[in-house]
Amino acid sequence: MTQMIDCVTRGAARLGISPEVAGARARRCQTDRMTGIVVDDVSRAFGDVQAVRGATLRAEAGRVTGLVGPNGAGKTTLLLMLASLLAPDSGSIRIGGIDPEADPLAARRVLGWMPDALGAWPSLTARETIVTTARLYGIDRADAERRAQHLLGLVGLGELADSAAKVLSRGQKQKLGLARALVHDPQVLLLDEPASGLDPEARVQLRVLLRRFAAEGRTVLISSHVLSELEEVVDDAVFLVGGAVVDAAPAQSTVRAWRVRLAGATAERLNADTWQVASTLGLAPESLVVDRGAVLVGFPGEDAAAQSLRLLVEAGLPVAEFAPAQSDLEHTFLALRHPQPPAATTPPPPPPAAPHGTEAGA
Ligand SMILES: Nc1ncnc2c1ncn2[C@@H]1O[C@H](COP(=O)(O)OP(=O)(O)OP(=O)(O)O)[C@@H](O)[C@H]1O
Repeated sequence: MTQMIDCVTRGAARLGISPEVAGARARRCQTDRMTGIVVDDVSRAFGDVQAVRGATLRAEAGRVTGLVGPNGAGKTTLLLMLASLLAPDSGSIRIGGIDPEADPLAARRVLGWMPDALGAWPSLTARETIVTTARLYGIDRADAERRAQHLLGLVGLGELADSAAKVLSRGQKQKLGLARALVHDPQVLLLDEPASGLDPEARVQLRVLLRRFAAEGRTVLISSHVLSELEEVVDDAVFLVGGAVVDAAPAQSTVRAWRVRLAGATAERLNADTWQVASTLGLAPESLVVDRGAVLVGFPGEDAAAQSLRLLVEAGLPVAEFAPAQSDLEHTFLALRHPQPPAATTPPPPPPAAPHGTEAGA
């Protein structure tokens, strides 16, 4: 109850939110504390390096939450603390209501941990790895063997069940790491870069698996650098920069780059295309960037982009591609790292009448 009041006090009462909303939020906080992941003001340093600083976040049951941040942002350090493998210097963590520092054994019963590299028992086979892990969780041998058979099939390692872990490829080791994390049917899954090393088919299978876990009411927290893929699986994202959780809302409202490609674009024609796009939109050609056959133009929002598309089409330009240059997560991530917009942002004036191709020699 004290925790619940704390949660509301910080999030709602302090902001003067109505009692009904505060009550609903309190119930959600309470549910999170019992089933999800709750991190409050957690810090951890290694000597002079402050790896995580005052991180506060929630990962709700029934949802997949992405942990996004550049190299060295503190993602692994945070995940290690959640997994009960590293003690925080300060702050509080609850995994399904359990404090992993105070009661690591209870926490490990509810959480499954998949590190970014499988680090155990190279001479055991994939099957022996899972059976041994299951036995360590107190599962009897018959169940452990059934579980190994099921999980190795689930992650696509059925045919390699009797191969030694050391001969597995990086992607196959990732799959074994996932099977190992699932061995005790955990309610909370912590995955550190699970998609690295996986081929496209395995990545799709991983996505399907994670969505299924969330649909079953489990909590999934996943860190990844493959932002476009993360985007397809996560419900929520937490951005970590320099060890601190940052609010992505301001970044989301900044200018975003869009790809504009005219039909039949070639390397030789790109200068002319850039000139036409720029002059139609009233922008300086040198303010635009060329990327893989397309011109990148910065727009402050979808409305401005839609208006510009209309101007380009009305000017007779054969627009073959017009789309955001990055996924939402990539855009937010890049904006957080590089707060300045990458391209022009001026609202477009009325277009000059410039049919496509007439400026090719200009
Ligand atoms: N055991 C350690 N001893 C000293 N410094 C460490 C240790 N572990 C991590 N660090 C430092 O803490 C910071 C955060 O590292 P961490 O591995 O948590 O980042 P990350 O976001 O997971 O990075 P990446 O995406 O590259 O895996 C880095 O500056 C790193 O050098």
